[in-house]
Amino acid sequence: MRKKLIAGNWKMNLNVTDTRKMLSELVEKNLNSEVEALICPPFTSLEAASEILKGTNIKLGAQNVSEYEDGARTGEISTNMLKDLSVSYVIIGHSERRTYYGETDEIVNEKIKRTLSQNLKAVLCVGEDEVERRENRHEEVVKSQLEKGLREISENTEDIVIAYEPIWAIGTGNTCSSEDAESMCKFIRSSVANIFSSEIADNMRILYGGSVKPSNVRELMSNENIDGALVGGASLKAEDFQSLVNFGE
Ligand SMILES: O=C(CO)COP(=O)(O)O
Repeated sequence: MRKKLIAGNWKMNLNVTDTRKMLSELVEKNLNSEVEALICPPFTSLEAASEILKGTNIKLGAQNVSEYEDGARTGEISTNMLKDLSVSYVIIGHSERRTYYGETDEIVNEKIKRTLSQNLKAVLCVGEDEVERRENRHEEVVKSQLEKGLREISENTEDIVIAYEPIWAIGTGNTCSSEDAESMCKFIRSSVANIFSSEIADNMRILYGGSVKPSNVRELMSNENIDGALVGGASLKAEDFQSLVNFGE
C-alpha cells in the first residue's frame, strides 16, 4: 500500500522569519499520521526549517539541486549541502525551472541520478502545457519527460516520486478534474511500468499538482492512482497545510 504524500512547494515565498512563524504553528497542529507531510521551503530557510522540524514526522525537502557534486558552479547548491541540513527530498524538473531557467530533460536526468546516488528522494515533475493539452498531446509529452528523465536509472527506484503537474493548472485555480488527474496518473504508472517494471510502478507514488486546495484535496486523493499532492499557493499557511494533510478536515 502506497502511503499518501502531501508536499508543500513554497517556491520563492517566506523568508526565515516567516518560515519560523509558519512552521512553529504547523508543528503544533494535529496532522493525519497516515499521511506523509513534506515541506519544501526556499534554500535560505532550510536551516531554520530543519531546526523546527527536528523530532517531528514532517519531512524537509528542497526545490532544486545541482547535478554536480561541488566546485565552480556559482549560485548552485549540492546534494551534500542539502543532506547537511537534514533534507530528504528534492523537487526536480519543476515546470517553472524548465520554462524560466532552461532545464532540459537531460539536465533533469542528471539531477535525478545525482540525487538518488546520494540516497535522497527525487520528486520528478512532469506535465503538459495548455497548447499540448488542447492538441491532445499530453500523454505523448509526459511519456517523453518520463523516459528522458528516468533514462539509465536502475538503482534506488524506491526513492523516486513522480508529480504530474499540468502547467495550465499551476497557480491558475483551474484544477485538473479528478477524472482527468486520475487518468493521467494511471497513464504515468503504466509508463513507469514500461520503463522499469510493474512491481516498481505499483510501489511508486504519483502525486498530482496544480491548484490543489483544502476544498478539492479530498476528491483528488480518493483516486486509486493519485498518491498525494504537490501544492504551491495553498501550502504557505499552517492552517491550510494542516487541512491539506487531513484531506480537507
Ligand atoms: O507548482 C505547483 C507545486 O509544485 C502547484 O502550484 P499551485 O498549487 O499554486 O497551483
